[in-house]
Amino acid sequence: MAGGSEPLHTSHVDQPMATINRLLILTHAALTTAVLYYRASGLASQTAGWPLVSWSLLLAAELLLAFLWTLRQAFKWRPVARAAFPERLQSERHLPPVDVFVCTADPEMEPTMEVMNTLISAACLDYPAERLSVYLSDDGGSALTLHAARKAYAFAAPWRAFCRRFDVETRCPEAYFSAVGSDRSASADEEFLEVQQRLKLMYESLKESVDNAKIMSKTTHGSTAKGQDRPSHIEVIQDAQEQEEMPLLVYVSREKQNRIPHHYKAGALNVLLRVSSVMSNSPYVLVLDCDMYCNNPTSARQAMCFHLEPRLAPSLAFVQFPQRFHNISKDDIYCAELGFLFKRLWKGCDGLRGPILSGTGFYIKRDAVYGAKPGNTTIEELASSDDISKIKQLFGSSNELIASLRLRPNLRSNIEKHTVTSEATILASCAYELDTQWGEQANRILVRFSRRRLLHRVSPALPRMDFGLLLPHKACVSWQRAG
Ligand SMILES: O=c1ccn([C@@H]2O[C@H](COP(=O)(O)OP(=O)(O)O[C@H]3O[C@H](CO)[C@@H](O)[C@H](O)[C@H]3O)[C@@H](O)[C@H]2O)c(=O)[nH]1
Ligand SMILES: [Mn+2]
Repeated sequence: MAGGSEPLHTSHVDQPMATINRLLILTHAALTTAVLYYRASGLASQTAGWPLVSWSLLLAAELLLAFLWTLRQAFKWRPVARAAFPERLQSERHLPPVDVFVCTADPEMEPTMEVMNTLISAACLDYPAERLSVYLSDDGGSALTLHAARKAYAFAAPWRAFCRRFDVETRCPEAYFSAVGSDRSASADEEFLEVQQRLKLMYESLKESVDNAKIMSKTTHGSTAKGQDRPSHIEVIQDAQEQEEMPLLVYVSREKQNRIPHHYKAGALNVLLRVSSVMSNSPYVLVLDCDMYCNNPTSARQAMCFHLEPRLAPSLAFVQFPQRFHNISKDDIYCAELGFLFKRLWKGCDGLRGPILSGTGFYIKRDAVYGAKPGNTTIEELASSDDISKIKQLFGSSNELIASLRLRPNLRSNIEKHTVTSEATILASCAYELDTQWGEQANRILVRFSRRRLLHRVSPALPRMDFGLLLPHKACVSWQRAG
């Protein structure tokens, strides 16, 4: 897949950080040993009574703390730094399709315009429109969210064209038109300024229309109110004039029945996996929380620099990008920026078997979630096995979903919008998973969208391999963080 002989990515041990970490570890280990030695010799000099008990308890506590500290040091020993070179990827025709999953749950807690900014920034990723599909899961089943998604899609078309034409890096309109965006006055070109002004007005009117709709939005689809049972609703959002230059946008509100557990975000992701399998069926999936916009438009291409690297690809499940947060207090005394995780711990994990999945901002291989084993049994092999009852046990009864395991991804122009939505509606029903292992069985590779919550597992039985990796670029930015 490399355009020439140059590598698509590089990685090396972050030597300055490794040296500092190792010095700290050695110093800490020496001091801990001295404390333990002092405690052990103090204990030996006690004969009986309370002093003996208290010295013993202190020694036990310090041994426990020392043991817990030791367990964490492996993460600091070998921090790895990586770089990707998306400009070395071959032509656009060779890029694999990508599905973006955005989850939202409640239009009151999660401001609709924020969700729309996430959608727009995903639809405007620097990736061929035909190979990009965005799915919005709305667990609130909100008429407002659906209305806003339609409006946002209409705005996203000229916005995407503007960003691509003038090389605008900040693809999230709210960030661009506010102080957050850095490339606002990237050009003083008259035409640029004129288009920018026009888009600004369009964006203002989008916000206004969403605000107006909010007033009348207290009902959900049909006549059901919040918290009541409702059927699934799937809609391929399209503009009056069919936009070939726009990615596919699909609104998914899964079925809810109060007596059947819906498993929160993990349940939503499971539904999106199934729904997208009968639509775009892309081999790679980007997962985003609703308040997290794509900060770096090249993130998909960067992820492909790893996923398409022949030596790495068979054992690679996901590429994790670090998160960054807005609206955090300047002093950040509670470490809400999670700098320790993304700048240090994850880098160290990358030097072992890969970082831990952060729940958002990662490009994961669809087969990895389905349960393919690294390097050998592919999902197609599993799907073509004769044991149909085993396949149905894993994937449920939908023949279309099972067929999708063997099919190639569907490019946007090939998707039969009206026919696929009826099957997708069944796949979004809350009883679909019942009596199957879907979402229940721990994945042999590393990830499961567990029925209860999003869990991340590394199977200890597997040989050492690069499961996932961390990129340094801040590909996603979150507007806010609760708490
Ligand atoms: O029933 C639900 C509940 C939540 N969500 C969505 O899940 C995402 C994360 O939920 P949130 O309540 O915002 O959790 P946070 O603690 O902010 O999220 C962190 O922690 C979660 C796991 O606990 C991870 O899944 C997230 O990626 C990670 O950012 C949001 O987009 C929600 O809209 C749903 O789609 N359905
Ligand atoms: Mn959140």
